[in-house]
Amino acid sequence: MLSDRVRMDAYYNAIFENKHHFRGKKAVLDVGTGSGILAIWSAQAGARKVYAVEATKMSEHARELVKANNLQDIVEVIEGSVEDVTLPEKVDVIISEWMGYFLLRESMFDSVISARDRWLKPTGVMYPSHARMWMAPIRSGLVDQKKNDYEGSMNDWLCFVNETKNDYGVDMSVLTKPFSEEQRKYYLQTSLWNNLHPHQVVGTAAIIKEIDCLTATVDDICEVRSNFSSSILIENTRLCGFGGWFDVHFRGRSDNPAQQEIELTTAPSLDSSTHWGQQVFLLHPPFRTSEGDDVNVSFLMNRSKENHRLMEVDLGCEIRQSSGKLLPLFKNKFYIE
Ligand SMILES: C[S@@+](CC[C@H](N)C(=O)[O-])C[C@H]1O[C@@H](n2cnc3c(N)ncnc32)[C@H](O)[C@@H]1O
Repeated sequence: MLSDRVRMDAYYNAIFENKHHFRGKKAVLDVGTGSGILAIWSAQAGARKVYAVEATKMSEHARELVKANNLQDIVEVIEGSVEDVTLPEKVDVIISEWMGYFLLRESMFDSVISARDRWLKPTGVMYPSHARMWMAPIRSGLVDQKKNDYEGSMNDWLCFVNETKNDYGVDMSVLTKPFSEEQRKYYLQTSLWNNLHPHQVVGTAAIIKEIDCLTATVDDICEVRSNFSSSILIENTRLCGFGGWFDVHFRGRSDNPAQQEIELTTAPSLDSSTHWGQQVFLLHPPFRTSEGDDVNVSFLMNRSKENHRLMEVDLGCEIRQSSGKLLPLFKNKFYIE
């Protein structure tokens, strides 16, 4: 993550181009300080005091790094979960790099909300201040690869069932259905991390969620529900699925805005890709589409009941061709693991 230049530049610029949020007598809380980099920058930007909270032993490296940069009088590294720590004062700024894949997978935003509700002054500022999730139709050779992988796995299974029957006298075929369901889930229904080329995006992108980090509650982020429409922009192409990504913004707050608004985007890009990449949901089989077709999508993402850091998605999609003809509705369940 420290070598993700897009991420690093965004936080660096957000802090140093908005020193008025840090300078003077300001206190800052860095939630999940890791190496301590955001706490160090906050101190260098002029904060009076920075509380750098880290749940893991990484705190020891952060403490060393703070000392090596001669900021130990300003940055106090505290080892512990932010939910459990007690600070001696409320803070003017909460800074955190909390974003997970597709924003919310394995994200630590719940912890940031808890810290905000306990420790941010009523006039305080969140870094970042806003987040958005995006989706767009894509084309991708992965759709063929995953189908081949699934079929290969089923062929291997059927050979195994034959051999076990002929060589060992046991009929395993009763397990074909559950095996197939498990393989379908793994190869065809699990969303994928991918670094999409911008040319793979074949239709207009839509915002499916907007989060104000100053006011969002855990309930607000538990569910992402969106019905959106996208226009296909490319003549005679395949709609192979959807790509999802996010951006965050550093805008300060309305009564204390940023002097320089900064955006960190994880959208498909030729030269500014990030370690977050994009989350890809593949359609089996893909659809033929053309410029002027409209894709209507219903998207519902919830936390998995087994593990709240993972997500489950219900995705429905229908295509209205430019001629007015409606192609059959596609519905699928996806797992973001
Ligand atoms: C994505 S890393 C960011 C590290 C650093 N802020 C940076 O930008 O390079 C998130 C860090 O938050 C820590 N963390 C996660 N949940 C936490 C919690 N509830 N309280 C404190 N730290 C937490 C993790 O151990 C990890 O080091």
